[in-house]
Amino acid sequence: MQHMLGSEKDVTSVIDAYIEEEQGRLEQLKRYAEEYVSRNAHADGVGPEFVTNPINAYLLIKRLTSEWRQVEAMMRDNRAEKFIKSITDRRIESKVKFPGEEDLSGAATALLRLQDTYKLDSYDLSNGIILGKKVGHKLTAHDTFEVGRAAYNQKDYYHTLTWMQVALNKLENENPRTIEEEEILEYLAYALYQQGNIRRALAMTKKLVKIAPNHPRAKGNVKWYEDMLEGKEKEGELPPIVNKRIEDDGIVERDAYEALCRGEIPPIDPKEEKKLYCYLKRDRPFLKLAPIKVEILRYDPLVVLFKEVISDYESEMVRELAAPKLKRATVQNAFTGELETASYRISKSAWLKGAEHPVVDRINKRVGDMTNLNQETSEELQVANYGLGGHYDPHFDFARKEEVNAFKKLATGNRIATVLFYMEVPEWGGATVFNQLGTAVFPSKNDALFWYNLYRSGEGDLRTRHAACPVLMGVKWVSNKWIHERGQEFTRSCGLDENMAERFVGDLNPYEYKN
Ligand SMILES: O=C(O)CCC(=O)C(=O)O
Ligand SMILES: [Fe+2]
Repeated sequence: MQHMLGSEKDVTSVIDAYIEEEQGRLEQLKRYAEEYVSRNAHADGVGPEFVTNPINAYLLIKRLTSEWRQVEAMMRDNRAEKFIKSITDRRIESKVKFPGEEDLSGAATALLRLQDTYKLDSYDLSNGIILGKKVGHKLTAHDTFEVGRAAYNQKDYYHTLTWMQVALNKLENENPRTIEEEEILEYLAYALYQQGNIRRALAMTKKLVKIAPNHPRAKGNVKWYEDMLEGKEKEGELPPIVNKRIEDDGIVERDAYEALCRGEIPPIDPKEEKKLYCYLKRDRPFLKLAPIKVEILRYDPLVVLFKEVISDYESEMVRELAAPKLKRATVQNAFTGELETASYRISKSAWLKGAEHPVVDRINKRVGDMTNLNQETSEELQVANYGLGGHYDPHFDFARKEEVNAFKKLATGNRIATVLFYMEVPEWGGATVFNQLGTAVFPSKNDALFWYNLYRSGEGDLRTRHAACPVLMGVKWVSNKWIHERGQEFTRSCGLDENMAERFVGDLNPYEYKN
């Protein structure tokens, strides 16, 4: 987005240069016109005899032939192509990809996701207001309409209806208008129909016919809605608009997830709360000099926050190293093992090897000191960047039994634990939430979250299902370190019971170690 901002400045300067050049051309044309006028005035004064003089006759003919050709050429000499080409060339040169239709609808979808998650009011949003603060520009009726259209294209009629209503409302006070009312009405009618309000859909379409009698579909639509109402109540007051959100998006815990994202955290069981404490971890030689601050957020399953474990310099370096490599994040298809993009994970990510830079190597080693887990089988550092509406819907980090192909190539077993570094924190949103635990961790810069994904038995712990909430404002950078089972036989030995829920918090607890 920041690159794009630069491109927009380029565009502005090219438009300015174009206008300046065009103005010069038009000035010249104006001078020609004035000359014509003054000569004509003179001719008018003289009368028809004006051309009985051979010089005047010659000049008149010349003006209407060769001079006119010049004027004609000048009128045609519009430099638009030259300037457009210069923008295109600059884009190619700077390698900044210009957004396309897909990006536009993606950005609109992001707005809708944020609206749902953070319960943002459409009118506020369209006026540039987020959580009561004016943060952006007002949208025009056309801007608003485009958000509704993006919803429509995804068959999301709840948001289509909401945003088309806002668009219509905006249009009322707009002068000059940025869109025709008839365009909005057709979408509005269809969304009403989809939300079960055929009578209002019909009324809206009739209004459309009145405004635009030649609309290519309106009359047909009236008949279509009328046919549907055949034998049904048609008279009396129109039924109220009931605009319900369709929850069927494959995320069962949607409501609980979104509540956690907003920071609505259910109270914690006092018995559990007693087990939560902070301590200084000094159980390794190096840590005696530089202990790590540990905060136990959940005891069972264990979720821990390591405070201030990286420096500003380190996180900046990691971001710098990752930035040129960032690619749209993928997810692993559970059955084929193939990597693919999906709307439930919107971020950019890159992998960094320890050998790439001493900072990466240092962080990798520190993960060992933090967790006391063997790092030989850990995955490389995965750096992720979340922008506008960036998020990762509820998921498990470990591979489930049915995911036969996951991590097979690595031959290091499953992801036993996750370390998640917060390298840049958003202004609002972007919490890491554990739906089943009712835990929401709002990113704090340079801290790292840790949790075990597996029971001691090696069985995946379903309670670790977690998500990255959409970023509402600002940018979020994290780095993941996924630690694998292989190599942990001596540090975190297996449990005897396959279904054993017990955990060995002592892995991280200094009191369990004889220093
Ligand atoms: O960014 C976050 O808060 C969580 C990221 C995550 O769960 C993942 O990348 O697997
Ligand atoms: Fe995750």
